[in-house]
Amino acid sequence: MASKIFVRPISIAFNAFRNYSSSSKLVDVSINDKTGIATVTMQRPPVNSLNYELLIELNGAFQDLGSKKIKGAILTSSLKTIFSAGLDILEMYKPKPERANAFWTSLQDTWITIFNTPYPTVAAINGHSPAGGCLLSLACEYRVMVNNYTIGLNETKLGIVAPFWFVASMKNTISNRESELALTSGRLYKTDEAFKVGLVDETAENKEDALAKAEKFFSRFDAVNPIARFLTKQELRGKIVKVGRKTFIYKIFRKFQICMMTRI
Ligand SMILES: CCCCC/C=C/C(=O)SCCNC(=O)CCNC(=O)[C@H](O)C(C)(C)COP(=O)(O)OP(=O)(O)OC[C@H]1O[C@@H](n2cnc3c(N)ncnc32)[C@H](O)[C@@H]1OP(=O)(O)O
Repeated sequence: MASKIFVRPISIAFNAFRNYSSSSKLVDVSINDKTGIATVTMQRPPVNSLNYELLIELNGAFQDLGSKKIKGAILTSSLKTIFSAGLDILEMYKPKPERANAFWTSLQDTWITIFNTPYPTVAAINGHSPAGGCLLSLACEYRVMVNNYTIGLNETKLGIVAPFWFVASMKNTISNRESELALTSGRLYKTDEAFKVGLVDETAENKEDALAKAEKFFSRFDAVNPIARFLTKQELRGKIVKVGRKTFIYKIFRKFQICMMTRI
């Protein structure tokens, strides 16, 4: 069991993970001292919608874990039926330019951090996971999803065009053909449907089952050199990150706003 201290420690230079736990308002991080597995839990009721503050905390949590010798990290939610409802709609409604700029940058940074971690990652999807929620899970290396929820990039249904790296994350996980069908129709998959197309790797009965399956994933790397593993991950994901970095999302958001204004 991980013990809890409710202070967020600054990065620890030596590689100790023993007894590490930190909880801020929106994200809880704990590391099991026996397994070396970290669990990052989003806790922003009612739906874990991704606002600037949650994204900053998430990004910080995954970055901090890079300085510890962990076996892997699980991303999950404290909420009973929601993993994440995606981007906080309020961040998109009449935003002040500085806030909007900071918000979109934090989204892009968080995606890059999670997509590119040196350690293995699993999303234990214990509830609905539309749009930005789905993106967060796609940034992880493996997805285990509890039955009877929904997941997908439903942006087109909302009149939004999913940016390049949303699309690239999907195509990194399922086929180009399935991505095209899913994204153009804004499809939300039920858990079993998502499993059939490979959008999730395993299904689970409940959150505990999902966490247990997530933990098991990490044992695949017991006999694998971690540096070789990370360099291989970079080889596979590096190009997407490079182009993702160049696509400054705030500019796309401005285009989206102009597009919506001209339609009215
Ligand atoms: C360049 C532009 C790129 C943009 C890419 C965009 C990506 C995105 O992520 S856009 C956001 C897309 N999200 C969605 O479409 C999800 C919308 N929400 C839902 O489908 C549902 O709320 C649910 C399945 C997540 C949960 O359903 P349920 O348990 O029935 O809860 P409620 O619908 O009653 O919601 C409770 C409460 O939460 C508010 N809320 C829901 N989603 C969001 C959100 N994304 N942002 C902010 N607030 C959200 C909802 O309005 C309710 O509020 P109250 O009425 O005040 O209780």
